[in-house]
Amino acid sequence: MSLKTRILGLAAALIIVAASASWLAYRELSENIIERWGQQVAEIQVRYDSARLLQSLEREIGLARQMASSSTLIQWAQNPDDPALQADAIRQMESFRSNFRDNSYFVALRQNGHYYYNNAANEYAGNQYRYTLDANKPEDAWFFQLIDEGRDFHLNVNPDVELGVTKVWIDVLMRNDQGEIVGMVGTGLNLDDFLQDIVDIGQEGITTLFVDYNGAIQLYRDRNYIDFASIIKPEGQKNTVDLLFEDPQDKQQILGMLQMLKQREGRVGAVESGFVTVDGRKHLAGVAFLPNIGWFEITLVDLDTLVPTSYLWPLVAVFLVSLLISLVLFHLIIQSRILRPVVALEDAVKRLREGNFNLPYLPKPDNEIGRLVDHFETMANRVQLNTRDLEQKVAQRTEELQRLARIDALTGLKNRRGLDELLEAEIERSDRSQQDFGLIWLDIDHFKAINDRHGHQAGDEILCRVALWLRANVRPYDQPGRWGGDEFVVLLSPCDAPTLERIARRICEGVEEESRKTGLPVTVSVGGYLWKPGDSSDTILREADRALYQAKAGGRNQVCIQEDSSVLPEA
Ligand SMILES: Nc1nc2c(ncn2[C@@H]2O[C@H](COP(=O)(O)OP(=O)(O)OP(=O)(O)O)[C@@H](O)[C@H]2O)c(=O)[nH]1
Repeated sequence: MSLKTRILGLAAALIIVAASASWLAYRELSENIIERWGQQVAEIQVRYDSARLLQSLEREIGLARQMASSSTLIQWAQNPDDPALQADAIRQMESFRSNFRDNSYFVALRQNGHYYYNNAANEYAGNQYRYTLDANKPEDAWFFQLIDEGRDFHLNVNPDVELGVTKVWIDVLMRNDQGEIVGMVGTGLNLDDFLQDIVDIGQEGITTLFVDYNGAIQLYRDRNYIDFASIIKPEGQKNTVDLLFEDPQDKQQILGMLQMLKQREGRVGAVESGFVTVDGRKHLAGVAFLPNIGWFEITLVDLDTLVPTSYLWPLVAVFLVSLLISLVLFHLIIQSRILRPVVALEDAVKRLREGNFNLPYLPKPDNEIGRLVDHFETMANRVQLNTRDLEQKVAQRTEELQRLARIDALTGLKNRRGLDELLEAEIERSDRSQQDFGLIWLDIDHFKAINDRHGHQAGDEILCRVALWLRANVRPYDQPGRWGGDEFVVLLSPCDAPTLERIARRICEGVEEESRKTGLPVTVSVGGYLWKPGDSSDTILREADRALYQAKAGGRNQVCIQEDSSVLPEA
């Protein structure tokens, strides 16, 4: 896997890990904030809803209490058959009717069970007595139940079958001076209006409901859940608030909150809150106890409606776009600051390793890699210079060695190898130009005897002198060389037969003449041959050697020119 893939993979993995951690932290934080905020909202909402309910009820309750404490009514309740008292009482009741918001009232007398009622339309004027309550009738049980319980005040949501109305009834016990219950008075508020004003107020995401002291639902937007006339229902048959929740834990929690608030009944404004699930959606439930009416107010706040998760989408989008931009930027920075220079450097190192000093352009970022590239270029230049220097020296040495390999160390003339190469080149050139050349082969006479007599050193000196004389007696462009031992060869180019003979003789005579001056006279025998088209180097050398043999055989110190290769017999 390439470095680029690894770095990008690692970066992506790190960014994803960091992003996931941030996302989780963000979610945790935002959920905490929303929960805390929701809790506050729920508590404020509970107080607000409670205040609204109490505001609309308190006046009615006050009036009902006032009515219950009316001495006229109490007196009449104790003497229900007294027509004068009844007339006063009816007048009194009617005056209260005009004050109640619903413009209705009821009065029920304990002694005879008579139930009096009149409504806003004054429908029962002069006929306020409606019916007699019967302890055996289930629909009248509320009255007897309340008297049995002896609670001075009670709110009751109940359909009155006889009157054909469903109301939120405010029931207040009437007591005489001895504290005995003599009857019950109150008024009713139209349930539909009440629900519309107090419960179903159209606040999106907020559900308000009221439950009684036992948790039975009293006011709720869905009438099917309302526990009508719950006072007369035995425990277990009531529509209690836990019906709204599916999760047993939620049921427990709500009932627990009611219990908690009951225990803290004295504390005004106490609110309990917690999370519950309603219709599959998470809600925050706020619960408050309303001591004035003995009910609980429950507010359910749907957090998803108040703070929809769609609010978070722009944030998620920003987050994802930032993530993408970060990755692209990271990639570009790593690419330009590290990867591209490293890849170029690797390519340059490869070229250098292969001996190619033609380096590509190397980007140099302003960092460690840039400095590394700089050092590399300096090193590459140095290596290039050193290599060139070395190559130059090697070339020079090689040339020198090649030259030396073709030079005879003793005489400084071309050696046999040099002569061979010259001869081959000359044959080629002559073949092209058809210009003749000649070859002279000479050998010092009785050289062995000289060596033997004067020593090898003296022999060497003679060899050197012969070489000098040879050089002196040929033309500047002729090529003399030492074939080996005491034998020398001279290549004469261009040449013709007379020139060949003339120079051969000049050499022969020159050596004799010059050597005589040294006090150690030597002579040479000389053979010559003029090249003819088609002759190979072997032919030329053989013919010249034959001529030399002839010269030796002829008595030495003489010149013999081989005219025709085919004429002379083999030596
Ligand atoms: N001093 C010296 N002697 C050499 C060198 N190379 C060969 N010789 C000697 O040269 C002699 C050559 O002898 P030959 O050419 O065989 O015979 P020669 O005595 O010259 O007699 P001819 O050629 O028949 O006249 C030998 O004794 C070699 O040892 C050298 O480099 N230095």
